[in-house]
Amino acid sequence: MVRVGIGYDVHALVEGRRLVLGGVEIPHTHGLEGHSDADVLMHAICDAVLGAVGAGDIGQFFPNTDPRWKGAPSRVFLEEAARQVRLRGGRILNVDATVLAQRPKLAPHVELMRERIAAALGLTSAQVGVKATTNEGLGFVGRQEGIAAMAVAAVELPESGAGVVDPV
Ligand SMILES: Nc1ccn([C@@H]2O[C@H](COP(=O)(O)O)[C@@H](O)[C@H]2O)c(=O)n1
Ligand SMILES: C[C@@]1(CO)OP(=O)(O)OP(=O)(O)OC[C@H]1O
Repeated sequence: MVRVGIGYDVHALVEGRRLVLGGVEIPHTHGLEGHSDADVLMHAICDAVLGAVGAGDIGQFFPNTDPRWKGAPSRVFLEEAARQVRLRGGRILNVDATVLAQRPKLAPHVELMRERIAAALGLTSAQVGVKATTNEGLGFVGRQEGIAAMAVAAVELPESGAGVVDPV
């Protein structure tokens, strides 16, 4: 059977932090605040993948109180989400995401983001969609107070696969 999941995340834009999106460091005046590298795009995709197999969300696997994840590259979270799919005998069919950012221009970085996300999930770039949109100046995204990302994932699972508990 095919299962789908949805993910959404937001991080605040602040001075003195790196801007990392889809595993790509992007030159900008501000970066994203967070416990890890705050890669809001990878976090949204992580939740979409976990959601597709009924495995909860990123914070249940990687609490933001755990020093092991302080400054961690979010690739690690995606790798674990993909592992949770495999544990259930499943495979990810595709993921698709949209980043809501007023600035900077993300289009020049999208292909590399797709490659990095694909590598973390064990997919090809063709299975990974990344788009960007401004918020037309509206709201917290428009005021450049933060960047948001939303994602969906489709997973093929055996009929008995959903809900298997991680034995590790
Ligand atoms: N941070 C962003 C936002 C948008 N883009 C690209 O610009 C196109 C037009 O954006 P609208 O918000 O006016 O729809 C969009 O389709 C993206 O290709 C971008 O590169 N970086
Ligand atoms: C990734 C984790 C863990 O380092 O922290 P953040 O980088 O703050 O990200 P968020 O999306 O707020 O929540 C998930 C966290 O548990």
